[in-house]
Amino acid sequence: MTKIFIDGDAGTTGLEIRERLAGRADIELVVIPPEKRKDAAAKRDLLAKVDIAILCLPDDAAKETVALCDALGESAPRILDASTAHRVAEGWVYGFAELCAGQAEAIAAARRIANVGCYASGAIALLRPLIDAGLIKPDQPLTINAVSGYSGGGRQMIESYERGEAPEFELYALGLEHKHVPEIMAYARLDARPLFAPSVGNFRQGMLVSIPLPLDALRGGPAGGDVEAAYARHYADAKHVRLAPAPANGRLDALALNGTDDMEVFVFANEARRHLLLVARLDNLGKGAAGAAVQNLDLMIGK
Ligand SMILES: NC(=O)C1=CN([C@@H]2O[C@H](COP(=O)(O)OP(=O)(O)OC[C@H]3O[C@@H](n4cnc5c(N)ncnc54)[C@H](OP(=O)(O)O)[C@@H]3O)[C@@H](O)[C@H]2O)C=CC1
Ligand SMILES: CC(=O)N[C@@H](CCC(=O)OP(=O)(O)O)C(=O)O
Repeated sequence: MTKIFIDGDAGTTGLEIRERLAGRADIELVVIPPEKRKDAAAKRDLLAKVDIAILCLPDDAAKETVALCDALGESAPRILDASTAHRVAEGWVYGFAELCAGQAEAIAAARRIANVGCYASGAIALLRPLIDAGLIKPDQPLTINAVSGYSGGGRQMIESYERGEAPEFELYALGLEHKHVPEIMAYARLDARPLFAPSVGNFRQGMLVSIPLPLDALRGGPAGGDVEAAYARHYADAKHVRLAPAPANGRLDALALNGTDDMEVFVFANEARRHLLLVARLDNLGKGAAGAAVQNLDLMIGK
């Protein structure tokens, strides 16, 4: 039986992971008394007793828990970090199993895994297959538009929406320095920094990440079908990411995958205009967080 400690299990992502693991006979969830959940000494004792620690914490707190593990040496648990703290850090494996051939095996063997980010998983899922297929040049100027449900902002944002104090819809991070860009660049393999424009709406969960592109900006001036073929190849064996047919009504509901751990990739092409729109749809708390974490955990324990 694998012993697991979820550090931050009272938070949005932690709770979602806890719910997914409840009732699993192969896992023993080790819990810290609520009044000690921020007590470093209590945490260190517990970390020494578990096989895997899943961190569902703000970045600074995640770094503190990793430092506690570092101090434990040989008795340190393996770590799956859901925060943004180690996504591009040396010595960490990126927890997006569908990234490329061999990634699932790398996750299975790693001691330290940085779980994907919600926006980043959508953007990387759209870009990496086209970069690998040679259709997008690494220095292609790109814009990534995205909308998230308010649970993406964690407890404080959830409370402000649920008290009715937040706007129905807003653009944010308009300083254009969003924390998700480094991991998108690193794992999509971009040389040019993409312009990332996130937004949040008055719905709890659900996410669309979209990338508009002139077809003629792609290498070889392909047709929409060539782009679809690249995704079909890349995701042929993926359990949780699939190429989905473009809906006939030309609309996409951001909430349609809520409650699932899946992601859908769509290609909308207007050949006459030579315009292309790539869209990823996911539940930010599912494939964007807790679903991906459980997928990574299962790889780690060989399930
Ligand atoms: N929400 C989402 O869609 C996604 C979130 N993530 C990442 O997951 C991480 C957690 O986010 P999220 O669940 O949304 O955030 P929440 O704010 O909902 O939860 C964070 C939890 O951590 C607790 N906490 C803070 N400091 C400590 C500490 N030192 N020791 C123990 N617990 C502590 C908080 O308690 P308190 O509130 O009392 O301070 C809270 O319960 C973040 O790094 C985020 O980037 C990743 C993917 C998607
Ligand atoms: C709506 C909203 O505020 N979203 C958060 C997502 C943060 C997050 O949890 O990011 P990861 O999924 O990469 O960990 C933000 O943009 O900062």
